[in-house]
Parts: sequence; C-alpha cells; structure tokens
Amino acid sequence: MTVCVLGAGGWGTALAAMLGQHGQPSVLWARRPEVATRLQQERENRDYLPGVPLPAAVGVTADLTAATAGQDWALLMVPSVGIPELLTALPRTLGVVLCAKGLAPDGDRLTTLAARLGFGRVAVLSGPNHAEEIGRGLPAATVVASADAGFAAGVQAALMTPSFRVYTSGDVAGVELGGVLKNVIALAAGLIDGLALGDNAKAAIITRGLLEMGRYLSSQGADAATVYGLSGLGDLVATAGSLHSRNRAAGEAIARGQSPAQGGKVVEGIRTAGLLEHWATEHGQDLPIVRAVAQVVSGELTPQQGVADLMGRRGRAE
Ligand SMILES: NC(=O)c1ccc[n+]([C@@H]2O[C@H](COP(=O)([O-])OP(=O)(O)OC[C@H]3O[C@@H](n4cnc5c(N)ncnc54)[C@H](O)[C@@H]3O)[C@@H](O)[C@H]2O)c1
Ligand SMILES: O=P(O)(O)OC[C@H](O)CO
Repeated sequence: MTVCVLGAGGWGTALAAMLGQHGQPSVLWARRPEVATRLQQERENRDYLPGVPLPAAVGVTADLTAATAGQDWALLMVPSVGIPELLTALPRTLGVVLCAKGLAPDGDRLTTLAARLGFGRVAVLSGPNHAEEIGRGLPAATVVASADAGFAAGVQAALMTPSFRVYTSGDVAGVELGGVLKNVIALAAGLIDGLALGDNAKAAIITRGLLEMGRYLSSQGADAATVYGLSGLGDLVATAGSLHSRNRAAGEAIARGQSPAQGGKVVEGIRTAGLLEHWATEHGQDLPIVRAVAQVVSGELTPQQGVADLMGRRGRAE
C-alpha cells in the first residue's frame, strides 16, 4: 500500500523520506503547485528539510484529489491553522490521522473537530519526533491513538520501520494534548535559555510544566498517566532541551529581544499559549506557566516580569 502524506513541510517530508528509505511507498501532497514541482525536480525539500534526499518511493503532487484517490486513510501533516480547511476538502469516508501539535481556532482538539465534521475514523499521531532526525533515519518512537483500535493498529503496521517504532493507545485526548502543551512549556524553557537563568530554573520549568500538562489533560477527560508517556514527558524532554525545536528557539529569541519567527516554519506554541490562557481564565483553572508564556509572547509582560510573576506566587506544597 501507498501511505498518503498531506503536507510537505518539515514533518510530512521527513516521514515520507523515512518510509521511502525502508522501501515503503508514499504520496506527498504539497498545497502549493510550485513547491510540488520543485520537490519533483530537486528531490529535496530545501526550504523545510534541507539535506534529506527524497527517495524514489516518494511521489509528489499538488492535486489533493489525486493524492487521496483510492486511499483508505491519510496522515494530515499541515500546521493546525490549515487543518480545518484541509479536513473540509477531504471525503468523509477517508480515515484521518491528525499529526499537527496545535488546537482548532475555537480551542477544540483537532480530533474533536474531525469527528464534528463527520469523519468516522479519526486518530492522532504524536511523540518525540524531530523531523530533522527522522528524515535522517535516526531511531525514534511515537504513539498513534484512536477510539477505533483496528484503525490505530492499521496505521501502526503501515508506519513501523526499523528506524520508527509506533505504539498504539486508546487515549486520544491524552496523546493529542501532550503534543499541544509541550510546545508552550518548550517556549518557557527557551525563555529561560535566552535569559541565561541556568539549569536549575530550566529543570523547575520543565517539572512544573509537566504538572500543568497533566492538570490540563485530566480536565479534558484524558488518562492522567498518559502525560508520562512518549507523547507527554517524552516529547517535552525532546523539545525543551533541543537545538532543533522551533518552539524552544522562539522563546530564546523573545528573551533576547528578537523576533520569534523561525524562517517561515510554524511555531505552534505561540497560538496555543493564547488559546489555553483564554480557556484557563474562562474556567478558573490554574495554569501559571501557560499564562506567563501567553502574556510574554503577546507583549503584555516582559520575559523578566513573567519570571518574577512565577517566582512570586504564594508558597504551597509540591
Ligand atoms: N517539524 C517537526 O519536527 C514536527 C514533528 C512532529 C509534529 N510536528 C507538527 O506538524 C505540524 C506541521 O509542522 P511542520 O514542521 O511540517 O511545519 P513547517 O513549518 O515545516 O511546514 C509547514 C508546511 O505547511 C504548509 N502550510 C502552511 N499553512 C498551510 C495551510 N493553511 N494549509 C496547508 N498547508 C499549509 C506550508 O506551506 C509548509 O509546507 C505542526 O503542527 C507541528 O507542530 C512537527
Ligand atoms: O520544532 P518544534 O518545537 O515544533 O517541535 C517539533 C516536534 O514536535 C518535536 O517532537
């Protein structure tokens, strides 16, 4: 079978390349025709994943109908802002695997949006998966979660290779939200790096950030234990300490008074921080690190004020 990969940014390109390295054919859909033409000619995605050759087993197209024709399911690998439009354009009989680590415009989960739009088979794929490493064939593990265990098992079987280990889960909310929240905590870790506040501060932000992630997961009906798996703690470790991470790098840039933009590549945590802060305020929930990050990225607080706010909270039990 040919794996259908919708989205030719860093993540979609890396996954298709990795599958191709192991002889698994795929079709990679790029939204912009000129990008598809360049990928076909250069056999490399120089804008989003330079240095990773596209194996011959990767077919490239800008025609969404052609990409999904005859497919049983597809991986949706565009940023979260593009997911509503992409879902709307897809046949509802297609199984959809949401791979973006962000939320819908109204703050809903993307899998919830897909179900609301009438898709019957919905899954999420999330884990510590830097495109830059997966595209080079370095070993990595991930989780595919779905309420439909058979669908999750089918996706697992199609994506497993000697360099990519796929676990299944039934906790869709838990797996999905781990990837969403870790981006905000990675932004906080980047702020710590940019302010040169040291290893102790970074460890504190990661640990208390994990607690906040778990608190939010539980509030959304997820299994509290999922936050300690690959899609939670695993991805937080991979992102908050990584030189590849755009979220961590964006935080570092803000702390240095620079633009958080990452060369046109998506920084999901910036939008997510605002959506989660809004939710926390509306529901009277305590997500102090999320709130501090949202206020810093919106310019309401300086990075130093954000740190002072967190350090100045009243004493409490751990
Ligand atoms: N890069 C990674 O290592 C990685 C790993 C796992 C998950 N993710 C997640 O996958 C998603 C995509 O990330 P990426 O790294 O591939 O992004 P990217 O910034 O590398 O590329 C984004 C791609 O999506 C396209 N795009 C932008 N807006 C679009 C829209 N409205 N509709 C369709 N296409 C659109 C862009 O043209 C570009 O090709 C994000 O949610 C990210 O958090 C990324
Ligand atoms: O570069 P980031 O910060 O978007 O992180 C990429 C992946 O989500 C890591 O698992």
